[in-house]
Amino acid sequence: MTNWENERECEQKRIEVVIDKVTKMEHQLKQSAGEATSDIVSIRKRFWEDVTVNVENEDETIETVASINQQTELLSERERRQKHSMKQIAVLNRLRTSPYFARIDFHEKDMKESEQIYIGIGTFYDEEREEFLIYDWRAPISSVYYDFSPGPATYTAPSEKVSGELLLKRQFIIRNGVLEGMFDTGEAIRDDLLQEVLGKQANTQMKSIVATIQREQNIIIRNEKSRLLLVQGAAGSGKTSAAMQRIAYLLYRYREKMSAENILLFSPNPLFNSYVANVLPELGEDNMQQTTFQQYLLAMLGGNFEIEDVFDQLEFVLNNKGSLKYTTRMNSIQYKSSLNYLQGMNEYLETLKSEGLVFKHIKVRGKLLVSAMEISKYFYELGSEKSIPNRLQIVSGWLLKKIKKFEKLERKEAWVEEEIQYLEKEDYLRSYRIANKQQDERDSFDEVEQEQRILSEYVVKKRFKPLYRKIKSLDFLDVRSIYKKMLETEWPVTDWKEIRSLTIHELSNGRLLYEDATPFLYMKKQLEGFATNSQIRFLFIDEAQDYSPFQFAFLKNLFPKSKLTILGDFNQTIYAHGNNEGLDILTYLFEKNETEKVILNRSYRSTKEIVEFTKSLLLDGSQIEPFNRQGKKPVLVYCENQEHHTSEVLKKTKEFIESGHKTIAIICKTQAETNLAYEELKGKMELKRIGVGKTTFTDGVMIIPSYLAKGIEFDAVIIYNASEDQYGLESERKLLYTSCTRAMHELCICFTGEMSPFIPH
Ligand SMILES: Nc1ncnc2c1ncn2[C@@H]1O[C@H](COP(=O)(O)OP(=O)(O)OP(=O)(O)O)[C@@H](O)[C@H]1O
Repeated sequence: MTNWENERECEQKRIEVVIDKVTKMEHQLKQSAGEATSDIVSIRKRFWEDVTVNVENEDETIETVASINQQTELLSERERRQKHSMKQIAVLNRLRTSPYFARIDFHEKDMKESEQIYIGIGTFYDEEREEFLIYDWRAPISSVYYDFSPGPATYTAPSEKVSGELLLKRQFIIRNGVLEGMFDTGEAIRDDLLQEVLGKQANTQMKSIVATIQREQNIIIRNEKSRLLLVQGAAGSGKTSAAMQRIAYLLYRYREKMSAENILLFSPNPLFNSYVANVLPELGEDNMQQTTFQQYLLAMLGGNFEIEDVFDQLEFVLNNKGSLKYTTRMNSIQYKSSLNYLQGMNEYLETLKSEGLVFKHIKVRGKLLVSAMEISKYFYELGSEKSIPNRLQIVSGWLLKKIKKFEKLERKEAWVEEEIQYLEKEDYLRSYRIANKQQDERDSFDEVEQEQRILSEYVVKKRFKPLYRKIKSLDFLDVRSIYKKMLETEWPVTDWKEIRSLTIHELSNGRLLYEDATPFLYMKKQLEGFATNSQIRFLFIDEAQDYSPFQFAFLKNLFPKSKLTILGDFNQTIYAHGNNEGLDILTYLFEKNETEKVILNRSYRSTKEIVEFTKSLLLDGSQIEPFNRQGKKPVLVYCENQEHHTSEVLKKTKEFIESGHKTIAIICKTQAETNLAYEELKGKMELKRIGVGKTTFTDGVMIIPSYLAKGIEFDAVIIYNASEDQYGLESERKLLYTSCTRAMHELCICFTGEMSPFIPH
């Protein structure tokens, strides 16, 4: 037996020992989790039996409350323990089939012996031998595996920097307890393992990459210092992957102080939300909070406005090029996304301190209670040394008091009498009960009069209730009119008159264009006071090139205490409001010494041939470096006419299915094109159409608009009609690039007429 075979055998034996111990531990935990479950069930059942309820006097009541608290505490402690055990069981379950993926032998300086560290997705401690049989990949010492080749190495333990020598770096492929591959490596991460991982089929769910994290990705994952961590990375360079592992790392690193609720990810679309939903649970962690910017806008403004969807805005831009409307709209989008607009708004907001705020009349049943003029007068008399939000709060208090008086007077009005006649039975009964109760508390009582009084109070209160709510939420401020008024001033942008009338027209019909939604919300929050979010400690923004500078400034205001991780690729800027100048524009958000920027140039998703092709679509893609995984060259298919195009798309799809690809995407430019193409193809093959409302992926052949394929990948991609007509404008270059870079193993580009000028011949 050679030395290597010997080593391999020893490693296989160790795997078996570890698996055996893991299995035992899992068994024990399951047993105690089972006991805990029955404990919880019985505590719930007995809850009220074990509580002594007595509210006869103050002392007894205090005792009752204490006894309820004690039971609740007991129950939640058991539930916490139970949840923790279930998580541990899930991790052990995974360790049982593949306990670890790497081993490092590290000789710490001034220590007699070196240590063998086996690294897996979770920690496993052997109580008997009092040693760690598996180290979590996020443990400080595990970073040596990602950061160093054999030779001198260091890592940062919580309190100190540890140096020493890395003597061995070994990687394993273990499946179902069997050692299928083992490599000792001199390089950062040996390519064999990465080759094997990347050569696999695409999945409808993103997977974790902990076994093959690259050094530059590890910098992103373990960064703790920066307030702003900026990641500019090529398509497929692992930005989203690094973000997900970073979240898992932070949850581990700050496990005593923070949970998944303190992390928020802004993602590009709801499909993407489900695409990444498994990564953290696979690593034994809960998912972070997740939203899209659109969902956020809807939650904030959706009650009062119909907000244009960002995808509808894009559809408009892509389907109307060349028209007059298009030019106006583009100017509108670009200006309202800029920091110049933000600055202009800030200047306007400043003037509102002394005049110009618009208020609404306060009315009930068409009767004017307080006029807008009166409110305005009261507001401005409070003096400009107080901030606008503070003054609005004072006005709110003043109005509430005033309304209370009106409410009392209103009880005598005729409409109240009338409304009482139409009251529901329950309302009558309710007032009767109240009347009875009040009678007990008084000496004399005129039943009819009393009941009438209570009913009229009830009717008026009900009528006034929404008004109180509105006043408390400062709804007497007419932000819509203020925004319109602001637009009536002159702004230094081409087509301002047209932009203004378009925006005002939309606003008057209760609609907000997407480019106005953030500025509008910004104005509203500046006036009413920014309720900042302190729950979120780490904010992640993926596909950051899709956010405008204005939106970033807004988010910074919203999460002033959070650390930001912003990941993007300016070569994939597909929205008209997007950030074409790269992410550097964001550095104005924080001080220089609080910011770190990482550039990822290596692209892992696609084969070398596909990356070589896609980088040539760009004006300057020279920085992008493919990972060395060989595959077929992308294919260009010229089609004489639409009919021919359809038959080629069908033919190619069939070929892809026959070569064993599981996820195949036919990517169209727009939803409109997707719909047309779907109608053409649907009877001829099994095909799923993906649209904006869709929230999950499935295997098989999909037809999808380019912008919904963002952030996601497929085994094989067919670009639907990459003609000059479709992808001829400079702004469409990046759209084509984004679509082509979704392919992992094969790419086919069909077109009719002239081919897009961005595709090299
Ligand atoms: N270190 C790694 N080990 C294994 N696979 C990796 C690694 N880094 C990236 N990948 C794989 O490369 C593919 C692309 O990764 P990811 O989606 O994170 O890239 P991205 O930069 O967000 O891409 P895009 O901007 O194009 O959406 C995924 O399949 C991911 O699993």
